[in-house]
Amino acid sequence: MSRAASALRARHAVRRISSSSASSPEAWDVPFHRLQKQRGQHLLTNPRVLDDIVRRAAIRPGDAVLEVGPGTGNLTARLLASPATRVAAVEIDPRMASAVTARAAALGLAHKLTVTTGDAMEVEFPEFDVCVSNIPYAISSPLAAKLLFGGYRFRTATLVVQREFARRLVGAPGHGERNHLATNARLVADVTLLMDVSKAEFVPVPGVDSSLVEIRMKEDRPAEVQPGIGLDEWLEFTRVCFGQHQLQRRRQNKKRRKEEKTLGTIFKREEMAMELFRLSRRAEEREGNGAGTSGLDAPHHGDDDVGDGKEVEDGCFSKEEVVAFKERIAGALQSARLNNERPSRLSNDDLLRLLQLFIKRGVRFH
Ligand SMILES: C[S@@+](CC[C@H](N)C(=O)[O-])C[C@H]1O[C@@H](n2cnc3c(N)ncnc32)[C@H](O)[C@@H]1O
Repeated sequence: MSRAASALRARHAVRRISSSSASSPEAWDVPFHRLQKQRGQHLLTNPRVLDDIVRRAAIRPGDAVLEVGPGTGNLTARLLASPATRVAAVEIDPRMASAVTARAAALGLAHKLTVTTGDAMEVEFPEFDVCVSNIPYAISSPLAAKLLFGGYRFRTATLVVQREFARRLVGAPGHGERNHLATNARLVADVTLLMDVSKAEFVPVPGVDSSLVEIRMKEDRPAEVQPGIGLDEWLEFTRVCFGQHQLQRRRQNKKRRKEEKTLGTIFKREEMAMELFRLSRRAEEREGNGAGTSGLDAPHHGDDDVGDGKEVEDGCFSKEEVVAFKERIAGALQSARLNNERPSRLSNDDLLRLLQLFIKRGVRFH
Protein backbone atom coordinates (compact mmCIF):
# COMPACT_ATOMS: atom_id res chain seq x y z
CA MET A 1 0.00 0.00 0.00
CA SER A 2 1.40 3.45 -0.93
CA ARG A 3 2.09 6.02 1.77
CA ALA A 4 -0.71 8.31 0.50
CA ALA A 5 -3.22 5.42 0.45
CA SER A 6 -2.19 4.40 3.96
CA ALA A 7 -2.62 7.98 5.26
CA LEU A 8 -6.05 8.22 3.61
CA ARG A 9 -7.09 4.91 5.15
CA ALA A 10 -5.88 6.10 8.58
CA ARG A 11 -7.95 9.31 8.28
CA HIS A 12 -11.07 7.33 7.33
CA ALA A 13 -10.53 4.82 10.13
CA VAL A 14 -10.10 7.60 12.66
CA ARG A 15 -13.26 9.37 11.50
CA ARG A 16 -15.15 6.08 11.71
CA ILE A 17 -13.92 5.38 15.25
CA SER A 18 -14.47 8.96 16.43
CA SER A 19 -18.06 9.02 15.33
CA SER A 20 -19.12 5.81 17.08
CA SER A 21 -20.98 5.90 20.38
CA ALA A 22 -18.97 6.71 23.51
CA SER A 23 -20.59 3.94 25.51
CA SER A 24 -19.58 1.12 23.17
CA PRO A 25 -16.17 -0.46 23.65
CA GLU A 26 -15.24 0.53 20.07
CA ALA A 27 -15.87 4.19 20.77
CA TRP A 28 -13.13 6.71 20.59
CA ASP A 29 -14.78 9.86 21.81
CA VAL A 30 -11.56 11.83 22.16
CA PRO A 31 -9.87 14.31 19.87
CA PHE A 32 -7.64 12.72 17.27
CA HIS A 33 -3.95 13.43 17.55
CA ARG A 34 -1.27 12.88 15.01
CA LEU A 35 0.11 9.39 15.50
CA GLN A 36 3.87 9.21 16.00
CA LYS A 37 5.57 6.38 14.14
CA GLN A 38 8.77 6.72 16.15
CA ARG A 39 6.71 5.81 19.23
CA GLY A 40 5.19 2.81 17.50
CA GLN A 41 1.72 4.37 17.50
CA HIS A 42 0.00 1.82 15.28
CA LEU A 43 -3.48 1.37 16.73
CA LEU A 44 -5.22 -1.98 16.61
CA THR A 45 -8.70 -1.24 15.29
CA ASN A 46 -10.34 -4.56 14.35
CA PRO A 47 -12.91 -5.30 17.14
CA ARG A 48 -12.77 -9.05 16.42
CA VAL A 49 -8.99 -9.15 16.92
CA LEU A 50 -9.20 -6.98 20.05
CA ASP A 51 -11.90 -9.27 21.52
CA ASP A 52 -9.81 -12.32 20.64
CA ILE A 53 -6.78 -10.92 22.50
CA VAL A 54 -8.79 -10.28 25.67
CA ARG A 55 -10.46 -13.70 25.45
CA ARG A 56 -7.09 -15.44 25.09
CA ALA A 57 -5.69 -13.48 28.04
CA ALA A 58 -8.19 -15.44 30.21
CA ILE A 59 -8.58 -12.68 32.78
CA ARG A 60 -10.08 -13.91 36.05
CA PRO A 61 -12.36 -12.04 38.44
CA GLY A 62 -10.18 -10.01 40.80
CA ASP A 63 -7.17 -9.86 38.48
CA ALA A 64 -4.99 -6.77 38.28
CA VAL A 65 -4.04 -6.08 34.67
CA LEU A 66 -0.97 -4.22 33.38
CA GLU A 67 -1.12 -2.64 29.92
CA VAL A 68 2.00 -1.13 28.35
CA GLY A 69 1.17 1.52 25.75
CA PRO A 70 -2.65 1.87 25.90
CA GLY A 71 -2.69 4.48 23.13
CA THR A 72 -6.21 5.81 22.74
CA GLY A 73 -7.59 2.81 24.62
CA ASN A 74 -8.89 0.37 21.99
CA LEU A 75 -7.62 -2.57 24.04
CA THR A 76 -7.97 -0.80 27.40
CA ALA A 77 -11.73 -0.37 26.92
CA ARG A 78 -12.09 -4.15 26.68
CA LEU A 79 -9.75 -4.81 29.59
CA LEU A 80 -11.87 -2.44 31.69
CA ALA A 81 -15.01 -4.33 30.67
CA SER A 82 -13.41 -7.68 31.60
CA PRO A 83 -13.72 -9.35 35.05
CA ALA A 84 -10.46 -7.61 36.11
CA THR A 85 -10.66 -5.51 39.25
CA ARG A 86 -8.23 -2.89 38.01
CA VAL A 87 -6.15 -1.95 35.00
CA ALA A 88 -2.82 -0.10 35.33
CA ALA A 89 -1.60 1.44 32.08
CA VAL A 90 1.84 2.92 31.36
CA GLU A 91 1.92 5.34 28.43
CA ILE A 92 4.86 7.49 27.31
CA ASP A 93 2.82 10.03 25.33
CA PRO A 94 0.88 12.44 27.57
CA ARG A 95 -1.66 13.06 24.75
CA MET A 96 -2.46 9.35 24.67
CA ALA A 97 -2.56 9.17 28.48
CA SER A 98 -5.25 11.91 28.47
CA ALA A 99 -7.12 10.20 25.64
CA VAL A 100 -7.36 6.83 27.38
CA THR A 101 -8.30 8.49 30.67
CA ALA A 102 -11.13 10.40 28.95
CA ARG A 103 -12.28 7.25 27.23
CA ALA A 104 -12.47 5.29 30.49
CA ALA A 105 -14.51 8.14 31.99
CA ALA A 106 -16.88 8.12 28.98
CA LEU A 107 -17.40 4.38 29.51
CA GLY A 108 -18.09 4.93 33.23
CA LEU A 109 -15.10 2.75 34.10
CA ALA A 110 -12.58 5.37 35.26
CA HIS A 111 -12.58 3.87 38.78
CA LYS A 112 -10.89 0.75 37.41
CA LEU A 113 -8.10 2.55 35.54
CA THR A 114 -4.79 4.07 36.67
CA VAL A 115 -2.62 5.66 33.99
CA THR A 116 1.07 6.37 34.60
CA THR A 117 2.63 8.72 32.09
CA GLY A 118 6.20 7.59 31.51
CA ASP A 119 8.60 5.25 29.76
CA ALA A 120 7.73 1.61 30.47
CA MET A 121 11.45 0.85 30.63
CA GLU A 122 11.95 3.32 33.46
CA VAL A 123 8.69 3.08 35.41
CA GLU A 124 8.43 0.53 38.23
CA PHE A 125 5.32 -1.53 37.40
CA PRO A 126 2.67 -1.94 40.11
CA GLU A 127 1.76 -5.49 41.16
CA PHE A 128 -0.20 -7.27 38.45
CA ASP A 129 -1.57 -10.73 37.68
CA VAL A 130 -1.64 -10.50 33.90
CA CYS A 131 -0.11 -8.14 31.36
CA VAL A 132 -2.08 -7.61 28.15
CA SER A 133 -0.56 -5.22 25.65
CA ASN A 134 -0.06 -4.28 22.03
CA ILE A 135 3.47 -3.15 22.72
CA PRO A 136 5.65 -0.56 20.94
CA TYR A 137 7.97 -2.78 18.89
CA ALA A 138 11.05 -0.61 19.49
CA ILE A 139 11.21 -1.85 23.09
CA SER A 140 10.24 -5.51 22.46
CA SER A 141 13.49 -7.08 23.72
CA PRO A 142 14.11 -4.94 26.81
CA LEU A 143 10.42 -5.04 27.76
CA ALA A 144 10.26 -8.83 27.43
CA ALA A 145 13.45 -9.05 29.51
CA LYS A 146 11.97 -6.70 32.13
CA LEU A 147 8.84 -8.84 32.41
CA LEU A 148 10.71 -12.14 32.41
CA PHE A 149 13.63 -11.31 34.66
CA GLY A 150 12.59 -8.11 36.45
CA GLY A 151 11.39 -9.91 39.57
CA TYR A 152 7.66 -9.36 38.91
CA ARG A 153 5.31 -12.12 40.04
CA PHE A 154 2.54 -12.57 37.50
CA ARG A 155 0.64 -15.36 35.76
CA THR A 156 0.80 -14.47 32.08
CA ALA A 157 1.78 -11.73 29.64
CA THR A 158 -0.28 -11.77 26.45
CA LEU A 159 1.51 -9.51 24.00
CA VAL A 160 1.09 -8.36 20.41
CA VAL A 161 4.64 -8.24 19.05
CA GLN A 162 6.34 -8.06 15.68
CA ARG A 163 6.03 -11.49 14.02
CA GLU A 164 9.77 -11.92 13.61
CA PHE A 165 10.28 -11.19 17.30
CA ALA A 166 7.49 -13.63 18.24
CA ARG A 167 9.21 -16.38 16.27
CA ARG A 168 12.51 -15.64 17.99
CA LEU A 169 10.91 -15.53 21.43
CA VAL A 170 9.28 -18.92 21.07
CA GLY A 171 12.62 -20.23 19.76
CA ALA A 172 11.27 -21.23 16.37
CA PRO A 173 13.57 -23.45 14.29
CA GLY A 174 16.05 -21.48 12.27
CA HIS A 175 16.91 -19.08 15.05
CA GLY A 176 19.24 -21.56 16.73
CA GLU A 177 20.62 -21.59 20.22
CA ARG A 178 22.17 -18.13 19.79
CA ASN A 179 18.78 -16.65 20.60
CA HIS A 180 19.62 -15.96 24.23
CA LEU A 181 16.41 -14.16 25.13
CA ALA A 182 14.44 -17.27 24.11
CA THR A 183 16.88 -19.61 25.83
CA ASN A 184 16.70 -17.62 29.05
CA ALA A 185 12.95 -17.15 28.74
CA ARG A 186 12.48 -20.92 28.71
CA LEU A 187 14.18 -21.15 32.10
CA VAL A 188 11.50 -19.05 33.78
CA ALA A 189 8.45 -19.26 31.49
CA ASP A 190 6.61 -21.18 28.78
CA VAL A 191 6.22 -19.06 25.67
CA THR A 192 3.50 -19.89 23.14
CA LEU A 193 2.51 -18.37 19.82
CA LEU A 194 -1.27 -17.79 20.05
CA MET A 195 -2.16 -16.32 16.67
CA ASP A 196 -0.89 -14.17 13.83
CA VAL A 197 -2.23 -10.64 13.37
CA SER A 198 -2.04 -9.09 9.92
CA LYS A 199 -0.57 -5.61 9.53
CA ALA A 200 -3.85 -4.66 7.85
CA GLU A 201 -5.51 -4.66 11.31
CA PHE A 202 -3.56 -1.57 12.40
CA VAL A 203 -3.96 2.14 11.72
CA PRO A 204 -1.69 3.40 10.28
CA VAL A 205 -0.60 0.17 8.60
CA PRO A 206 2.91 -0.75 9.86
CA GLY A 207 5.60 -2.21 7.63
CA VAL A 208 5.60 -5.57 9.42
CA ASP A 209 3.15 -8.28 10.43
CA SER A 210 2.48 -9.13 14.07
CA SER A 211 1.69 -12.11 16.27
CA LEU A 212 0.11 -12.63 19.66
CA VAL A 213 2.31 -14.51 22.14
CA GLU A 214 1.67 -15.75 25.64
CA ILE A 215 4.42 -15.75 28.26
CA ARG A 216 3.28 -18.04 31.09
CA MET A 217 5.56 -17.78 34.11
CA LYS A 218 6.68 -21.06 35.67
CA GLU A 219 5.75 -21.52 39.29
CA ASP A 220 9.06 -23.20 40.08
CA ARG A 221 12.23 -21.71 38.69
CA PRO A 222 15.27 -24.00 38.62
CA ALA A 223 17.91 -22.96 41.17
CA GLU A 224 20.75 -23.80 38.76
CA VAL A 225 21.17 -23.75 34.99
CA GLN A 226 23.85 -26.39 35.34
CA PRO A 227 25.67 -27.81 38.34
CA GLY A 228 27.61 -24.98 39.98
CA ILE A 229 25.93 -22.16 38.04
CA GLY A 230 22.94 -20.54 39.76
CA LEU A 231 20.05 -19.20 37.66
CA ASP A 232 20.43 -15.67 39.05
CA GLU A 233 24.16 -15.66 38.34
CA TRP A 234 23.54 -16.76 34.75
CA LEU A 235 20.79 -14.18 34.18
CA GLU A 236 22.97 -11.35 35.53
CA PHE A 237 25.92 -12.52 33.45
CA THR A 238 23.88 -12.54 30.23
CA ARG A 239 22.41 -9.14 31.17
CA VAL A 240 25.95 -7.77 31.36
CA CYS A 241 26.84 -9.37 28.00
CA PHE A 242 23.72 -8.26 26.17
CA GLY A 243 22.13 -5.45 28.20
CA GLN A 244 24.36 -2.72 26.94
CA HIS A 245 23.95 -3.76 23.38
CA GLN A 246 20.16 -3.74 23.63
CA LEU A 247 20.18 -0.27 25.14
CA GLN A 248 22.36 0.94 22.32
CA ARG A 249 19.98 -0.55 19.82
CA ARG A 250 17.06 1.17 21.46
CA ARG A 251 18.66 4.60 21.50
CA GLN A 252 20.22 4.62 18.10
CA ASN A 253 18.70 5.48 14.86
CA LYS A 254 18.69 2.36 12.63
CA LYS A 255 21.14 3.85 10.14
CA ARG A 256 23.62 4.91 12.81
CA ARG A 257 23.42 1.71 14.84
CA LYS A 258 26.86 0.97 16.31
CA GLU A 259 28.41 -2.44 16.13
CA GLU A 260 28.01 -4.68 19.14
CA LYS A 261 31.03 -4.57 21.47
CA THR A 262 33.41 -7.49 21.91
CA LEU A 263 33.54 -9.30 25.26
CA GLY A 264 37.06 -7.93 25.76
CA THR A 265 35.76 -4.35 25.46
CA ILE A 266 32.69 -4.97 27.63
CA PHE A 267 34.71 -6.41 30.50
CA LYS A 268 37.63 -3.96 30.22
CA ARG A 269 35.51 -0.99 31.31
CA GLU A 270 36.58 0.48 34.65
CA GLU A 271 33.03 0.71 36.08
CA MET A 272 32.35 -2.89 35.03
CA ALA A 273 35.45 -4.17 36.84
CA MET A 274 34.56 -2.19 39.97
CA GLU A 275 30.95 -3.40 39.93
CA LEU A 276 32.03 -7.01 39.53
CA PHE A 277 34.60 -6.56 42.28
CA ARG A 278 31.86 -5.42 44.68
CA LEU A 279 29.51 -8.23 43.63
CA SER A 280 32.24 -10.83 43.95
CA ARG A 281 33.13 -9.68 47.43
CA ARG A 282 29.45 -9.73 48.43
CA ALA A 283 29.05 -13.27 47.01
CA GLU A 284 32.08 -14.37 48.96
CA GLU A 285 30.66 -12.94 52.18
CA ARG A 286 27.23 -14.44 51.48
CA GLU A 287 28.65 -17.88 50.79
CA GLY A 288 31.01 -17.66 53.75
CA ASN A 289 34.10 -18.37 51.68
CA GLY A 290 37.47 -17.27 52.99
CA ALA A 291 40.00 -15.52 50.84
CA GLY A 292 41.07 -19.03 49.82
CA THR A 293 38.24 -19.61 47.32
CA SER A 294 38.41 -16.55 45.16
CA GLY A 295 41.54 -15.01 46.53
CA LEU A 296 39.81 -11.66 47.18
CA ASP A 297 41.42 -10.11 50.20
CA ALA A 298 39.62 -8.46 53.09
CA PRO A 299 38.66 -4.78 52.57
CA HIS A 300 41.59 -2.43 52.66
CA HIS A 301 41.06 1.05 54.03
CA GLY A 302 43.48 3.00 51.93
CA ASP A 303 43.46 6.03 49.72
CA ASP A 304 45.27 4.61 46.72
CA ASP A 305 44.33 5.51 43.17
CA VAL A 306 43.40 2.94 40.56
CA GLY A 307 44.67 2.65 36.99
CA ASP A 308 44.29 6.00 35.31
CA GLY A 309 44.28 7.95 38.57
CA LYS A 310 40.59 7.57 39.50
CA GLU A 311 39.93 7.32 43.21
CA VAL A 312 38.91 3.88 44.39
CA GLU A 313 35.21 4.18 45.16
CA ASP A 314 34.27 3.98 48.86
CA GLY A 315 38.01 4.12 49.64
CA CYS A 316 37.96 0.46 50.64
CA PHE A 317 39.74 -1.31 47.79
CA SER A 318 43.47 -1.00 47.29
CA LYS A 319 45.00 -0.41 43.90
CA GLU A 320 46.69 -3.81 44.05
CA GLU A 321 43.41 -5.59 44.81
CA VAL A 322 41.64 -4.00 41.87
CA VAL A 323 44.54 -4.62 39.49
CA ALA A 324 44.65 -8.28 40.61
CA PHE A 325 40.88 -8.55 40.09
CA LYS A 326 41.11 -7.11 36.58
CA GLU A 327 43.77 -9.73 35.82
CA ARG A 328 41.32 -12.44 36.85
CA ILE A 329 38.74 -11.06 34.42
CA ALA A 330 41.31 -10.88 31.62
CA GLY A 331 42.56 -14.38 32.50
CA ALA A 332 39.10 -15.92 32.20
CA LEU A 333 38.53 -14.28 28.81
CA GLN A 334 41.94 -15.40 27.61
CA SER A 335 41.45 -19.02 28.75
CA ALA A 336 38.10 -19.09 27.00
CA ARG A 337 39.68 -17.47 23.90
CA LEU A 338 36.66 -15.20 23.67
CA ASN A 339 38.28 -11.75 23.98
CA ASN A 340 37.47 -10.68 20.45
CA GLU A 341 34.08 -12.33 20.22
CA ARG A 342 30.72 -10.53 20.25
CA PRO A 343 28.16 -12.06 22.66
CA SER A 344 25.36 -12.46 20.13
CA ARG A 345 27.61 -14.56 17.88
CA LEU A 346 28.31 -17.09 20.63
CA SER A 347 26.41 -20.22 21.55
CA ASN A 348 24.95 -20.69 25.01
CA ASP A 349 27.58 -23.35 25.66
CA ASP A 350 30.39 -20.87 24.94
CA LEU A 351 28.85 -18.33 27.31
CA LEU A 352 28.34 -20.96 30.01
CA ARG A 353 31.97 -22.02 29.63
CA LEU A 354 33.08 -18.39 30.06
CA LEU A 355 30.90 -17.95 33.14
CA GLN A 356 32.38 -21.13 34.61
CA LEU A 357 35.88 -19.71 34.12
CA PHE A 358 34.86 -16.42 35.74
CA ILE A 359 33.36 -18.20 38.76
CA LYS A 360 36.45 -20.41 39.09
CA ARG A 361 38.53 -17.22 39.39
CA GLY A 362 36.16 -15.65 41.92
CA VAL A 363 34.58 -13.20 39.44
CA ARG A 364 30.91 -13.20 40.34
CA PHE A 365 27.80 -11.59 38.86
CA HIS A 366 25.36 -12.15 41.66
C1 LIG B 1 1.33 -0.13 19.17
S1 LIG B 1 0.66 1.24 20.05
C2 LIG B 1 -0.64 0.44 20.89
C3 LIG B 1 -1.83 1.31 21.17
C4 LIG B 1 -3.06 0.61 21.68
N1 LIG B 1 -2.78 -0.27 22.79
C5 LIG B 1 -3.77 -0.16 20.59
O1 LIG B 1 -3.62 -1.39 20.57
O2 LIG B 1 -4.44 0.44 19.77
C6 LIG B 1 1.92 1.45 21.27
C7 LIG B 1 1.66 2.51 22.33
O3 LIG B 1 2.80 2.51 23.21
C8 LIG B 1 3.18 3.84 23.51
N2 LIG B 1 4.63 3.80 23.83
C9 LIG B 1 5.69 3.87 22.98
N3 LIG B 1 6.85 3.75 23.64
C10 LIG B 1 6.53 3.58 24.94
C11 LIG B 1 7.30 3.39 26.12
N4 LIG B 1 8.63 3.35 26.09
N5 LIG B 1 6.65 3.28 27.30
C12 LIG B 1 5.28 3.33 27.36
N6 LIG B 1 4.51 3.50 26.27
C13 LIG B 1 5.11 3.61 25.08
C14 LIG B 1 2.85 4.64 22.28
O4 LIG B 1 2.69 6.02 22.56
C15 LIG B 1 1.55 3.94 21.84
O5 LIG B 1 0.45 4.54 22.44
